[in-house]
Amino acid sequence: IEFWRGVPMGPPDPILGVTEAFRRDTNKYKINVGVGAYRDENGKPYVLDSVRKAEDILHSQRSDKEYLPITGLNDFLGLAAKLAYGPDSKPLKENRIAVVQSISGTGALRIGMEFCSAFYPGVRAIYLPKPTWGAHPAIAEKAGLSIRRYRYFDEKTMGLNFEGLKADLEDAFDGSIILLHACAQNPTGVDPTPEQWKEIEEIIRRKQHLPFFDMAYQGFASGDVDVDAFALRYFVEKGHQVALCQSFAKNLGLYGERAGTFSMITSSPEERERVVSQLKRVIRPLYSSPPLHPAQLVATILGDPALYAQWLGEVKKMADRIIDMRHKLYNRLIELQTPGSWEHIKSQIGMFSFTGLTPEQVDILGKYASIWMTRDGRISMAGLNDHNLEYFAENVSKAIK
Ligand SMILES: Cc1[nH+]cc(COP(=O)(O)O)c(/C=N/[C@@H](CC(=O)O)C(=O)O)c1O
Repeated sequence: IEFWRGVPMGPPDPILGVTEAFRRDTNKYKINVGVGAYRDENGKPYVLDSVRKAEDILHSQRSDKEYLPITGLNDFLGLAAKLAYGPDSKPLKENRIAVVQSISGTGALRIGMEFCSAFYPGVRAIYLPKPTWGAHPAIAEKAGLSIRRYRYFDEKTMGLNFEGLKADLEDAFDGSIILLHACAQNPTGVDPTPEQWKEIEEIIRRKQHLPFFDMAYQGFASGDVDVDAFALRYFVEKGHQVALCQSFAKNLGLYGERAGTFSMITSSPEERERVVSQLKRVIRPLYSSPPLHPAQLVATILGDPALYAQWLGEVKKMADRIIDMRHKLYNRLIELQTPGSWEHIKSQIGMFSFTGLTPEQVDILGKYASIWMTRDGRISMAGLNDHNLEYFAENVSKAIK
């Protein structure tokens, strides 16, 4: 019997498939601005010194390889929550935040959405911004939540469609789950200003929506971990029982280590216990318990004042290099008299820039210039450097003319 004769070939992942195309490309000028992974000024993956030092410390400790609890490594959970919510967080001090270790940000999203699918008292739908990170819809569906969208990006201004966003949050059922990118919105690179966040918070409070934060770039957007956590902490201060998906893939460069947390603010330590007990029942049948090494790595860095300070410097260096590339790319495109206004390359923030290139232009750049990006015209700014910027700008300019 041929069991799998009926299995069709699945399409390549819209984001990770770009890297596969890049790898197959033999052109020596090829450029990968697809996947959101930091590259240094020589286009190489960057392992932070603070991570290397933590590796050495862990190696010297020769710790055992026992199972972690379903919820993960306790030290890691406390330190990660403190980084996200801030050392002075009231609910943290009152022991009201349920925190579990996750398989990076993706795992946190899955755990959180499965929990909501099982226990959310309101409509079991999640509102995702339009556009949003490519994997959000599939994770929500697998977790059992139906999907609704809210307007987010304005193609005309290449900025925030603030009026549309507010209208959609107003029109949503009271008590809907609203997914919010805490900073460095993916794929647009457009974030609400602090004032706009305050207006968004007022609507979400009045409508009693659940703010479901995805924070995959804390520190990586502005270079400052507290600045990037502004929206999250503002909602918490205003009394929202937020849900938070935290990833250390980008800001600690731990892409393949899969370090992250899922957390929820509850109303009491007793309720926290009940919520944790049910989060464990989501995790156990999924992967039973999380990996030891990434949690020990992050805990070593966040728990050691010298390593923590060194890390803050390194995450700022990564953010600064990206901001530098934004300005250089903008200047070059203008010098090349590239049609259109390119302010958005500078005003957008974080890993990505939403260029406005059409899918056809993206295909041409891949095919004829070996420049690889996702078809929505998003570019991962870290893929650019002083060696390939000229080639990139020239070809983008040509593709548009
Ligand atoms: C907003 C957002 N949330 C979660 C994740 C998941 O990251 P994790 O590695 O599970 O911690 C990513 C990854 N984004 C980049 C990589 C990818 O697509 O997997 C990207 O957009 O290129 C996000 O951009």
